[in-house]
Amino acid sequence: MNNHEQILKVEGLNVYYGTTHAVQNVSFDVRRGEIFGLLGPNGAGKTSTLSAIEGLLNYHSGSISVAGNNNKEKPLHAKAALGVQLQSTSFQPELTILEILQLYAGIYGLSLSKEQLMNKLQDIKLADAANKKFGQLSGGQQQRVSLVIATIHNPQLVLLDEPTTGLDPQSRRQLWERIENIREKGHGVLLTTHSMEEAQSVCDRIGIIDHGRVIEVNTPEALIEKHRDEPEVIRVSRKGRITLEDVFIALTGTDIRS
Ligand SMILES: Nc1ncnc2c1ncn2[C@@H]1O[C@H](COP(=O)(O)OP(=O)(O)OP(=O)(O)O)[C@@H](O)[C@H]1O
Repeated sequence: MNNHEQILKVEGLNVYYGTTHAVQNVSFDVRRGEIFGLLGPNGAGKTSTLSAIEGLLNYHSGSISVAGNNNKEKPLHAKAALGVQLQSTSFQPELTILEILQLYAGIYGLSLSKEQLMNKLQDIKLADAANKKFGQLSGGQQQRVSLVIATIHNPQLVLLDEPTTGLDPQSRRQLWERIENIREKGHGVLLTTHSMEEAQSVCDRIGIIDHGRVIEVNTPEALIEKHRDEPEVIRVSRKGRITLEDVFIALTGTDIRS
């Protein structure tokens, strides 16, 4: 397998909402077998970028290709290669988790037997809860179900928008392992997060986006190494230790975004 094969290529992407230029000439790629983190303050343009990749948003210019399929020219091929982790609120709380899995398997045109679906629930340690209603699950359990659904059709690229927000440390670690398992299978993962700890722990490369523009793309280690001696990084650092968060704050500023 060629590890540098691009599973996602975003080139010169521009998104406008009326006169707001939300995504400005954004370019980056995600490679097979890689977890790529898109980091940025509130309003930086992360969700808009993800929506454009998903084909939910009609971008103004630029190009996006998923597994070699331009998502405007071959939208169905691009979508088939893509798995998206939906927010828990997207699921019917009255359906059992087995019913939800059956529903999504059907939507993707997969003929999975009940036994195969139960195996998937077994993988996320929820086989015993197969007949529980989705709305009765804890936040961490719901996140696990939505991750299984995002990968049920074996997509080449998985998009995760803030996958671990609100989870306790145990659930977060478990989810990190599941995300790493997706990478080990040779898929690409694009995630957004506000947790620098998460970016540093699970992402192979990260892209920092601010005011709609990508300002740096690199490995977390290389970003820290590159900026660690800069006065602003040292100024914002705490307890004499330089972290990815210090570099992020120094690059994107200390102002709170509206
Ligand atoms: N539907 C919309 N209509 C108008 N403006 C929008 C819309 N969606 C986003 N924006 C604006 O586009 C910019 C980028 O927003 P976006 O949601 O992509 O940022 P984000 O990086 O995902 O932020 P957050 O971390 O807060 O989720 C912001 O200025 C936002 O106010």
